[in-house]
Amino acid sequence: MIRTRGLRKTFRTGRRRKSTTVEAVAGLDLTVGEGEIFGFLGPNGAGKTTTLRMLATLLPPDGGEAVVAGADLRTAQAEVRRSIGYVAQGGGTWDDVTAREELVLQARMHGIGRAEAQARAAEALDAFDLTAFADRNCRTYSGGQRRRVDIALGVVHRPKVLFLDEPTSGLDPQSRSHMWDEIRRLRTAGMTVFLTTHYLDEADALCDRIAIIDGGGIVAEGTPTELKRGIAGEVVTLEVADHAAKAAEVLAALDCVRSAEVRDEGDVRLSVDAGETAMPRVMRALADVGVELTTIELHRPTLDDVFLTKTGRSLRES
Ligand SMILES: Nc1ncnc2c1ncn2[C@@H]1O[C@H](COP(=O)(O)OP(=O)(O)OP(=O)(O)O)[C@@H](O)[C@H]1O
Repeated sequence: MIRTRGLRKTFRTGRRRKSTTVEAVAGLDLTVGEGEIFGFLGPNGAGKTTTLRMLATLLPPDGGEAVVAGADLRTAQAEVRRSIGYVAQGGGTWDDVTAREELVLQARMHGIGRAEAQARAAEALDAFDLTAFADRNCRTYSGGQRRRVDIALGVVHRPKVLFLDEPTSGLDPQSRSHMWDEIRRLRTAGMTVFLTTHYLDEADALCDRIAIIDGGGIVAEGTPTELKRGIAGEVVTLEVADHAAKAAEVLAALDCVRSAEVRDEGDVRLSVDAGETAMPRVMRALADVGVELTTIELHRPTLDDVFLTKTGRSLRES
C-alpha cells in the first residue's frame, strides 16, 4: 500500500555563509502492507513528521521515489491525495464550530454532495462516540474528544490510507487506550494506518509492524515481537533450591538455550531464543536430574532494548 525507495529530504536553514543543512530524511526504504497498522517510532527530530508530510504530498521530496495506494508520489499527487487522510500533530479542530459542521465541511471539500456529507458526518460522529456533543463548539471538548474529532475528519471521505502524526500525544492513559481501539477499528474496516509515535508502549501494543527511525534513517524494521526477539533474544531467570551450578550445566546443553550462567545472587540466568517454548523444556530438564525449581521468570526485551542495541543509546533518553 506504501512503498518508498531512497526517499530524501534536506532542509537548509539560515542565510548564505551561516546556512546549515539538516538531512531530515536520508534515503528511506519502506514497505507497508494493505490493512496494516504501521508505526514509525523514533526520538524527537528523527524525521518522522517529515516522512509523513512527504507521503501525504504536503512536502516535496528532494530525491527517491514512493508509491502510495497505487499512485506515484512524483507524478500523480492528486490521485495520492484522493486515497489518503492526514491528521497533523496538533490537529486541525477549530474552536468556534461544532464537530458536525467541521465534518460536513470536510466531506464537502472532498467533493461529496450535501446530503451524503451530512450522512457521512452523522456516521463518523457515531463511530467515534461524538454524537452526544456533536452540536457544541469544539472549544468545549476535552483533549481526547478533540483528538477523536481530528481523526474523524481524517477519515470522513473513506481513504484507503490514513496518516496519523502522534495521534495520542498529550492524552491521558484512558483516552490513549480509547484511541488505540478507534485505530484498531479502522484497520478492521480495511484501512491502512501509518502513524508516528515516540511512545514505546504504543508501538508495541498497537502496531502490526514498526520501523524505528533515527537520524533520518531506519535502524530496525519488523513486527514488535520479531524486533525484540531478533536483537536481544529473551531472558529466563530461575532459582533452584540448591545445585545451581549443576542446573546451569544441564540447561546450557539444551538446544533452546543460548547460554546459561550462575549469577552472584545465586540464581541462574538463561539467554534463550523464545521464552515461551524454552520454559517448559527447562522445567522438564531440571525435574529429570532431580533439581528442585523454586521460581522461574521470563523477561522480554523491550523496543527500547532494540533501539539501544542499534544506536548505543536509549530511546527514552534521546
Ligand atoms: N522546515 C524545516 N526547516 C529546517 N529544519 C527542519 C524543518 N522541518 C524539520 N526540520 C528538521 O528536520 C529534522 C527532522 O524533523 P521531524 O519533524 O521530521 O522529526 P520528528 O521525528 O517528527 O520529531 P518529533 O518527534 O519531535 O515530531 C529535525 O532535525 C528538524 O529540526
